[in-house]
Amino acid sequence: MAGIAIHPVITPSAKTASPRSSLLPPRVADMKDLELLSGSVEAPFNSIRKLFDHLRASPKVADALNASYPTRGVFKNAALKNGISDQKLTIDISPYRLACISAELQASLSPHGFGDVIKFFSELTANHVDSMLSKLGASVGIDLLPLHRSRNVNFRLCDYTPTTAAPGSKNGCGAHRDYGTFSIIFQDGIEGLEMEREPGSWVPVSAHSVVLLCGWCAYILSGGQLEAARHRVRRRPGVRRLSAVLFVAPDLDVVLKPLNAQDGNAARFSSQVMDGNIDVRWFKECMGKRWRWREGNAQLEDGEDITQDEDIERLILGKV
Ligand SMILES: O=C(O)CCC(=O)C(=O)O
Ligand SMILES: [Fe+2]
Repeated sequence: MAGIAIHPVITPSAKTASPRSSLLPPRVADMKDLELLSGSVEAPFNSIRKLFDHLRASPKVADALNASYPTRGVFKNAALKNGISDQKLTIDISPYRLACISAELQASLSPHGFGDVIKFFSELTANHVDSMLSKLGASVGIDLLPLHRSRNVNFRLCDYTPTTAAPGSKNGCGAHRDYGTFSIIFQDGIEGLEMEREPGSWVPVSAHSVVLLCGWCAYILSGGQLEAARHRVRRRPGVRRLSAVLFVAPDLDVVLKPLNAQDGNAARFSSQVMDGNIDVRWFKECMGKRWRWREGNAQLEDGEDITQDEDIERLILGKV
């Protein structure tokens, strides 16, 4: 593995941060000194490719897998029919979802890559999450560990296969910020991941790096010191790209409020946040609706409205 790119996680100083009119300060400093993973962690991309190929070739198995977790499904392939949504397939697993999949189905999937995938994410979670949380927290003077006791993690595999409903589309994954504390993105060496350095300016990320980026929960808990990085994935027609992402979020009952409210950084947040009205459970649900819509995995119900990026910013930051 070629090294870990720690992508914009820290604002230089919350006091020099720009005012609310531009959501996040454009200047960021990479945390080069933060050793988060040993160089030996590699995602099992051969197994990941095998698993996607197996599920596409065996619709009955894919149906059985999705029936294990009917609320949202596990293997999401809306992009095979929907050319407007993100043009990718995903497999979304969490410890809870895994427990819903019968031992029999797990055993039958195991030789098709599933076994290696679960081993990889389980070991990554068990061996690295706590130390990353403690280093990330220490870098901005907060203790994140007590807020992450229940292992609210998700494992996601992405297949940016060229054979979707819109093979020429460059939209692999639309611009977004992750909702949780941090995400670690493993890539298979094919480029496509981009970070927004300042509004509208996208910078490609090295295809050989493992990327750590923070999400909204880290932004709020750190009083704005840990930046929620906006990112997206662009496709190259005809080129397949695979990625594996571990999402780490606080426990569902954690109230999303700056941990060090007295240091003045809190001034940028809305009264909703400062009054303690937003917890992780609610925020995850609210963000989840938007992803499923972008990813083509959910239709809107009558009268339902999808909150835009700006609305999330307003909710967290107050009036813009
Ligand atoms: O595939 C990638 O490199 C990133 C995917 C991503 O950002 C996500 O699923 O939230
Ligand atoms: Fe993301």
